[in-house]
Amino acid sequence: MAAATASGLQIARVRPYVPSRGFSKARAGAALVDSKRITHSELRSSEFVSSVRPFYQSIRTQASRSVKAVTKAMSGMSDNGAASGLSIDLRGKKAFIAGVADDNGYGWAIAKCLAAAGAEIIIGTWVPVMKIFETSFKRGKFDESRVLPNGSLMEITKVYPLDAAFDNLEDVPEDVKSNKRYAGFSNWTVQEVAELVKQDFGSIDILVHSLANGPEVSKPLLETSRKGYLAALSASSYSFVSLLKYFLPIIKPGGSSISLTYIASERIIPGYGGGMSSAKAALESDTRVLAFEAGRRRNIRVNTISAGPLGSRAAKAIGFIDRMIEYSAVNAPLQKELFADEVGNAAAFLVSPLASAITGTVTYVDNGLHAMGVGIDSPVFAELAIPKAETSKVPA
Ligand SMILES: NC(=O)c1ccc[n+]([C@@H]2O[C@H](COP(=O)([O-])OP(=O)(O)OC[C@H]3O[C@@H](n4cnc5c(N)ncnc54)[C@H](O)[C@@H]3O)[C@@H](O)[C@H]2O)c1
Repeated sequence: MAAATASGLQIARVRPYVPSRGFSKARAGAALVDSKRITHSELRSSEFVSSVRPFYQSIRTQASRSVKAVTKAMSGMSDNGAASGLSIDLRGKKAFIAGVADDNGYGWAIAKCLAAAGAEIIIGTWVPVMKIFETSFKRGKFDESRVLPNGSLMEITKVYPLDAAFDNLEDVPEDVKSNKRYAGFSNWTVQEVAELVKQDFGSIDILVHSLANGPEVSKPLLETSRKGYLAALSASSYSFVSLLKYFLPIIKPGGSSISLTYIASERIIPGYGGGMSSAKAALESDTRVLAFEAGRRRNIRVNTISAGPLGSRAAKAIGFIDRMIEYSAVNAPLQKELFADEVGNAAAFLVSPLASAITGTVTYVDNGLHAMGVGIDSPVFAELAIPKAETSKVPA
């Protein structure tokens, strides 16, 4: 795969840096719903879309500037290019990131931010989507979103096929072994991938778990089957335990791991079903226990990021992600789009030596939505003077 992923890697095209997600009109409109008391069907009308365009353009420009400022700060460069301040330095470190299959999700954004900080990127991609990821990569489909703040393209040293729901070959049932989407791939269970990474790289410094799967996610918990619930736990929570277990011997002492969780673990989010809320609760609890065990055994840190809603491929499969993004835009303390890069930057900090005393934590990167006790778009608050977004205050 080194050869396959190398396609386009050497292209020295310098393109302007683009944040990992664009700002959608619907989301810009959503930010106005509260202030103008507009219904969601009006929100989708073309007149409304044209009326919010200037607001949309201004918030997009400012949010994009803000992300550039954060990324620039991360790379330790001031506007005039001089080295300045405290920077995240991951040069010489190797990161294995499990759960990247396109350029839309958090895994990709984390890979980019770690690469921007100087880390070498190694990826684990779910077997059924490995071919499409390889082909898209080779055809340059991701080239634009591979551009790093310094203008170079993110390089991926190697991509391994991985199914984190299986520890070793004995675990794999016949129907998966004979599934045509797995044909042509081998050594993709967690233990086998860890062994291959050891053979190829000797050791790593950073382990990222950015994957989840719940086959019955669209079902309420009361309608979820035992099989569906356990599948969600297996793919979304135990997969992290397993990855850490098999990679632990090759993570250098002082290294770090990170996973992605969601607020549905601790608050009710109707629609995030099929046992996925339970899976995220398990992941957060395991973060604490594993922080103790991995810390004592090998001085490895374990943290998780509770990320706000993002329109990734996995989230779109759940079906209500646009509504969650709108809800966040209207109700979060920070009325701006959440960029995947902001989660990537937080991940880069948490796995860096700057966070050397941070372990066992859940870090919220969600524009502050987790801190709200009520949804301020409720009619109950119609008469209250709630401060509206002042986009001019977004730092330039
Ligand atoms: N998108 C959101 O709104 C949101 C919010 C909070 C947390 N998260 C979490 O972020 C993480 C990344 O998800 P995302 O939303 O960026 O979507 P994504 O689609 O980019 O990532 C999910 C990845 O998991 C992979 N995957 C699924 N089953 C797998 C398996 N058995 N083995 C290996 N890989 C497997 C998929 O191929 C995909 O690449 C997940 O843990 C998700 O729960 C997402």
